[in-house]
Amino acid sequence: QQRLNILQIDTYDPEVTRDMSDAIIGVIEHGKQSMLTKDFVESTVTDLIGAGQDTMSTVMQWILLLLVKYPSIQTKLQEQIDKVVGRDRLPSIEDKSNLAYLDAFIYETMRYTSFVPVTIPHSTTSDVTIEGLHIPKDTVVFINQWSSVNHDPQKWQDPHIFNPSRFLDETGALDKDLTNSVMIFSTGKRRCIGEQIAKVEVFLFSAILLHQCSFESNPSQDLSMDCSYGLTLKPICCQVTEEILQLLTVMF
Ligand code: HEM
Repeated sequence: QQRLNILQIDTYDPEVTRDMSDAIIGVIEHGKQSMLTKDFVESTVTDLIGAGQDTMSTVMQWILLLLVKYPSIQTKLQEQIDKVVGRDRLPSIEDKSNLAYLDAFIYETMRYTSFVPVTIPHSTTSDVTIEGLHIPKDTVVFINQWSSVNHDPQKWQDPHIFNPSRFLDETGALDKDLTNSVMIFSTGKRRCIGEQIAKVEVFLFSAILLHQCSFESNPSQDLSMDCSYGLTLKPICCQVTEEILQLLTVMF
């Protein structure tokens, strides 16, 4: 359901991967110092798209499902976006600092769904002791982000309840200590290198979708939170309409 059609739907640009490659080659040729050589440009672009596409589309699927499941949260988000942004322009990244509830909603979506439940396995290269726990060399280690971090009852009050307001303090500002406690991009040396860009994308996609559209469920469709299991957890209940699919295709 469209609210106001500011968004222009342009055609998808198949040149995007070539633009990325050209930008990286430009840095190799003209940048000050680069460890990267031209032989690795293609695989680097493939890595970035491979790692960034499925994760981003999955988080957006959960966001749409949760907006539909909690219509009062959707209305509150739209009211705040309308107040901060107005109806004469689209939301931009400069609005982020004034849209704490939207950020809280995004962090709660990441915590509650923990859609990358365990991180990519890595192996220790030497014996290591962490907080008294000895891990021998050549042990495969991965983090259970879902249960050891994001649903740990010692860390979160009622972790099984979806409640974006848990990230806001009494003045309505974002509690940075708490948002830093959400783990979805892993941790350590091999944590996600796309974290910052992913957070900007999720914010902008969500703000623009909420500014432009209202989302409701088909009453005959069950809104369960069941998901399919893989590297990412994906909701299985939702059939997205042709219009939304077109919108998401353009955005990604
Ligand atoms: C919400 C979206 C995203 C989530 C939840 C996410 C999560 C993750 C996780 C859990 C890892 C594994 C870290 C590990 O090995 O321990 C990872 C790795 C990686 N991510 Fe993301 N990611 C997201 C978006 C992106 C985007 C948009 C990009 C690129 C623009 C990206 C690029 C990468 C790359 C290149 C790696 C491999 C890093 C390495 O092996 O050193 N990710 N991501």
